Amino acid sequence: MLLAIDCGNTNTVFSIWDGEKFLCTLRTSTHHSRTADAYFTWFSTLISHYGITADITDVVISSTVPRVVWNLRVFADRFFDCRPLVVGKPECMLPVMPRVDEGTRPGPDRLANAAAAWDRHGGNIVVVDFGTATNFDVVAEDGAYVGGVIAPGINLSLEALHQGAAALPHVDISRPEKVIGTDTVGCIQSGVFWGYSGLISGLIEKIKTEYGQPMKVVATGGLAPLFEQAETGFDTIEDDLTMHGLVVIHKYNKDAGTL
Ligand SMILES: Nc1ncnc2c1ncn2[C@@H]1O[C@H](COP(=O)(O)OP(=O)(O)OP(=O)(O)O)[C@@H](O)[C@H]1O
Ligand SMILES: CC(C)(CO)[C@@H](O)C(=O)NCCC(=O)O
Ligand SMILES: [K+]
Repeated sequence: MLLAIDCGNTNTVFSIWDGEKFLCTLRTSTHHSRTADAYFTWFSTLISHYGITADITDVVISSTVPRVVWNLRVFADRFFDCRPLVVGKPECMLPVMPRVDEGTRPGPDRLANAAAAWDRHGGNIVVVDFGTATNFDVVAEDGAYVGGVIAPGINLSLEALHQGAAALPHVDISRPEKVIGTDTVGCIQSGVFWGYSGLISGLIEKIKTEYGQPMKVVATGGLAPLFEQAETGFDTIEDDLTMHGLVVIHKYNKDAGTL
């Protein structure tokens, strides 16, 4: 079985792929100092809680935080006796090579999103991924990742407002009915929710115009469902997109015989 690990700047997600479906999805916060033993204690406790018996033979990792990879490698080696495939490393092949400026290293989560979007929908796609950053990943007709947009994430924006302005409290994201807030919390919620709603639909429209061909829009990430599809222009919301991309990339390398 394959263990897919998607390590973001805020959270790290583990999913077990049995060849047909994900058996479980486990989430922890990202810390580069977490040891291989700590990962295993957490992982084995949770899978036994869910009654899963998983014979892990392969591990694939996407990490937007380079420092965590070392402990995850030790984790894979020590407990599953395997060398993980790390997306973005030269030895990890991609179904289609990205086309970006020389020297650019696209985030591995964006490469996974592109591989997943191409596998599920073919090319001419924009992925909107709501994580620490809100990123837009453009996938060309042939499946190549060709760039996109990186905007500050929603929770990051809320936190920055609270950190930077003495009178502004920490507020959780929610969808206010009205745009004109009548208390401080309502004003902040409106700024972030309706501000993002405009940012998303505006950027999708601009990307489509610049791209010049019809495109499908796939949204992913924890906060995607907060936005009405009609308001933003999402065609679908797929919460397992990045994980699916990791499975696709792993299969591609396995089939090529390099693993
Ligand atoms: N209504 C909500 N309000 C606040 N947070 C939410 C809400 N719904 C989901 N979340 C949070 O969204 C997060 C899931 O988002 P996702 O995994 O896509 O990105 P992330 O973990 O925040 O970022 P990254 O992948 O960059 O580490 C979870 O931490 C979850 O608690
Ligand atoms: C944009 C983030 C932070 C989103 O997780 C990640 O994909 C990343 O660190 N990217 C590197 C730069 C780039 O993608 O061009
Ligand atoms: K993510």
